Amino acid sequence: MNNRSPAGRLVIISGPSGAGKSTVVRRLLSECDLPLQLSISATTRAPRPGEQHGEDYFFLSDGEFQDRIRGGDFLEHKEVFGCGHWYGTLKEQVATGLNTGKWVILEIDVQGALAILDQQAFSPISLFLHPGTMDELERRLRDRGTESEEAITSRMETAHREMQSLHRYQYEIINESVDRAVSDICQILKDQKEKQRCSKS
Ligand SMILES: Nc1nc2c(ncn2[C@@H]2O[C@H](COP(=O)(O)OP(=O)(O)O)[C@@H](O)[C@H]2O)c(=O)[nH]1
Ligand SMILES: Nc1ncnc2c1ncn2[C@@H]1O[C@H](COP(=O)(O)OP(=O)(O)O)[C@@H](O)[C@H]1O
Repeated sequence: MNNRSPAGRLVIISGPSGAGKSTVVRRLLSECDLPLQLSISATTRAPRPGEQHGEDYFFLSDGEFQDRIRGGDFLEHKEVFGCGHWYGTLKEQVATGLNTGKWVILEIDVQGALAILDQQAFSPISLFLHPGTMDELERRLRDRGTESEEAITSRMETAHREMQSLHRYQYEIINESVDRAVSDICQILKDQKEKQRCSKS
């Protein structure tokens, strides 16, 4: 896989669970006037109601996921929240996007993002999204209604650790208003595009 295609860029949008990553990324894809493409991750967790294979995730069995690890198919993969669920970024998703000039968005957890930043490849644009305060994070996780009490406690513990890695990212986005977060991210990406164009000419 090329580390960087002539036009495509890798964009990492990360942050604690409940920060609003999915909400903001969904809006960004439909509203930001750039050739964005979401990288669909693989996971062993069960689909939630309404989630589609190949659209939200590639839902794999444990065996299929382990086969793909052995096949070297992941750019990064992690067991998230110690609950036995695996998540991973597929190399082919990233390669296909970058090779066709897309700005490939990885919406991934902090562990996965740091694993990619540590590889020092792809010159990614990295953004850390959070809601401003830990109280607000907990409120959002609770209001979303997808987590058990135990899972909320575990995600909040993880979130406290994840906040310590904020300095590893290029941009901090405080997701107080979704509109504002989407327009700030879109502007950052457009500015980066302009820089890329200037550095080539
Ligand atoms: N490392 C890594 N994390 C991922 C990947 N895909 C999703 N995640 C993260 O895994 C966590 C759990 O995702 P999910 O089960 O969809 O729950 P939710 O995002 O909290 O609603 C989130 O923090 C996701 O951002 C991936 O490919 N790699
Ligand atoms: N700016 C915001 N203000 C209030 N609630 C938000 C905001 N952004 C997202 N949410 C809500 O917070 C919850 C968590 O958002 P979600 O996008 O699922 O987070 P993540 O993908 O980071 O886990 C969802 O119920 C979502 O509707």
